[in-house]
Amino acid sequence: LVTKEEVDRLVQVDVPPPSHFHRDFNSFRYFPRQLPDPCTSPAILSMVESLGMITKFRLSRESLARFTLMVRKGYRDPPYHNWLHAFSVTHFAFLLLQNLQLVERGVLTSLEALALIVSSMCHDLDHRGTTNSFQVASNSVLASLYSSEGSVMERHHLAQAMCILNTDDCNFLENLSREEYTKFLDLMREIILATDLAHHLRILSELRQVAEEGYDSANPRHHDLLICLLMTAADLSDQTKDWHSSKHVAELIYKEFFTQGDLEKAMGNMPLEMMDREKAFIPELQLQFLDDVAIPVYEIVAKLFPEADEPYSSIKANRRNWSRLRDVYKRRKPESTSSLEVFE
Ligand SMILES: Cc1nc2ccc(C(=O)N[C@]34C[C@H]5C[C@H](C[C@H](C5)C3)C4)cc2n2c(-c3ccccc3Cl)nnc12
Ligand SMILES: [Mg+2]
Repeated sequence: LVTKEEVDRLVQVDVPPPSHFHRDFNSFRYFPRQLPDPCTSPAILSMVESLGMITKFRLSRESLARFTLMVRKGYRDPPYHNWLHAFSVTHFAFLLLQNLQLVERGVLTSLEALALIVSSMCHDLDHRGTTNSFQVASNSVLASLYSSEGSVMERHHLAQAMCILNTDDCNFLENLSREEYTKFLDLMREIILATDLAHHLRILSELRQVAEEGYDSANPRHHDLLICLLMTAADLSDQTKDWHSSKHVAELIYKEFFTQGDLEKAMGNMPLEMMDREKAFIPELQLQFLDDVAIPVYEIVAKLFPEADEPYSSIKANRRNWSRLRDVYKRRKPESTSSLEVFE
């Protein structure tokens, strides 16, 4: 659990401004995974402070510090779905709110902004590095709990977040009114469940429609759709950074996928090609993921908010690099050793 010393260390020192951590910290170019691990918890407090949320919602710094430490301890250490992923997702959500001035312009309410930040921190809590379909195939405890509703892992992440919020001295939201707190919980549920990419694909056509007709901040459905879109944009944001950083993160993801594929084979099941280290041709799989899932996300965000053109340009540049890599490696040469050689 979290000791008193750890909390004191976090709340005693004055929280520096975000630019203290790096001069580019507030820029879409900044790669948050480069921040040393001990700085990630103070950086969370700095971002929340910088967004004016401490004052606006009269958040208790001490319980926010304890909550932050409990959340980071709530992550396991698989190659990709660990605390550093949650931190980098939270950082991108911060960039969107800060650089697009979403609350200041009345696009989102401050409560929706708070829910986006807190959900980003919690959205993959206690992830085991395996997918929803693997929970069902392996008959896991989580599948027995949630498979009838779908989004098995996401429901577990939400349950873990609720559990931490209800831990004494961790409920930093105690000064919210009853209706604000109820609305916050509804928002957190919606946002965390929206991180299931299958859900994103279900609302993609509606998202395109909003981008087409223009965002109407008086329309509650537009608010819901936008916070889901921004959460997915934050979740995939590693792919909007410089080529070497994005490629390195893709390597972590495939290490996780291939471990699952090995487990599935050991169980006598056939893994998806993208999880099978014998069959996967990563450049091709990445081009598919970028074209079908990731690039449309940043295209729609940039259409709604021209100030977000940079991540859109950057992910298109990364697509060009994957295409170059595919041509260099053409279909896996028989003599090639492993799928991961593209990362050499
Ligand atoms: C770089 C990169 N590549 C990725 C390649 C593939 C997939 C992926 O889940 N594909 C799909 C493919 C179809 C339709 C749906 C549901 C399932 C069947 C599985 C999605 C994710 C990828 N991903 C994520 C990511 C985002 C959210 C949750 C988990 C992860 Cl790993 N974050 N970054 C990346
Ligand atoms: Mg997830």
